[in-house]
Amino acid sequence: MISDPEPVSVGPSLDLKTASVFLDFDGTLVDLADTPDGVSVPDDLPALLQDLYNALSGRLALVSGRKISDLETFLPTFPGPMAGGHGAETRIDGNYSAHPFSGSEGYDQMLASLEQIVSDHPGSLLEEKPTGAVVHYRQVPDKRETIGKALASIMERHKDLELHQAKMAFELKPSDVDKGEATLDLWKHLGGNIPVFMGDDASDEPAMDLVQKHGGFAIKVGDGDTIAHHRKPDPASIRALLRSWLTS
Ligand SMILES: O=P(O)(O)OC[C@H]1O[C@H](O[C@H]2O[C@H](CO)[C@@H](O)[C@H](O)[C@H]2O)[C@H](O)[C@@H](O)[C@@H]1O
Repeated sequence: MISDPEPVSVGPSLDLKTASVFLDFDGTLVDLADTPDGVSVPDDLPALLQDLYNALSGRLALVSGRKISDLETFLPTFPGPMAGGHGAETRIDGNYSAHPFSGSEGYDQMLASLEQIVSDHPGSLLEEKPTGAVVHYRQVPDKRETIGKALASIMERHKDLELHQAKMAFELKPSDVDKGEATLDLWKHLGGNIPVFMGDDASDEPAMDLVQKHGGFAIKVGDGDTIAHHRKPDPASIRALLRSWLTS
């Protein structure tokens, strides 16, 4: 892991003829908000993504922790493929797939466990996804420790799941999915010689590792340790970088 690489003021540059671009959503394309539903999509983002998709001949994908239906709500016109739930869900060429954990007995048990934990910690928020769930504590940061302990104690009963520390939240997802695998699968589908990934969270690191090992590059958004060789301070600077690629 590399800590705090030098900030990138301009670039890196991109060859639109050969690159494939994979974008995280929260904290990368849009600013974080107090609640998952509170995210605000900049007016010009849909057109920017459409233009980039066209310029890349379609080699543009979203790779998010969000459920696909959320991504489609926030970006209804996004034309490219999507991986949601950190890769547990996909939308490729209009076809949808979900990890077998979705709709399983284990899923119902997980949800029941989490509903109890959230009810025991007023102010916390449960975000349900088809393939997992998130317990948010952004409104009650002082409850992080007790919520974390309660979640750790139920993980014995949920052996197929992984507990992940997200931003002001704990996330449960199937342990056999991650954004590295999700990005690899989408890359095989899209083609292109130079894979590029941008993300802001620890869950983005496997995808950053993947693209850097395959001749591409990764950009970390915001603070924090990262394996990425490049860094941008915020989603606004990421959107500016995407715009600059279209005009260079
Ligand atoms: O992979 P991403 O697209 O970055 O999604 C990661 C998680 O993002 C969302 O949670 C985060 O953003 C919320 C809205 O800004 C914020 O309130 C929360 O504190 C953050 O953790 C989303 O709700 C999760 O489902 C995603 O996994």
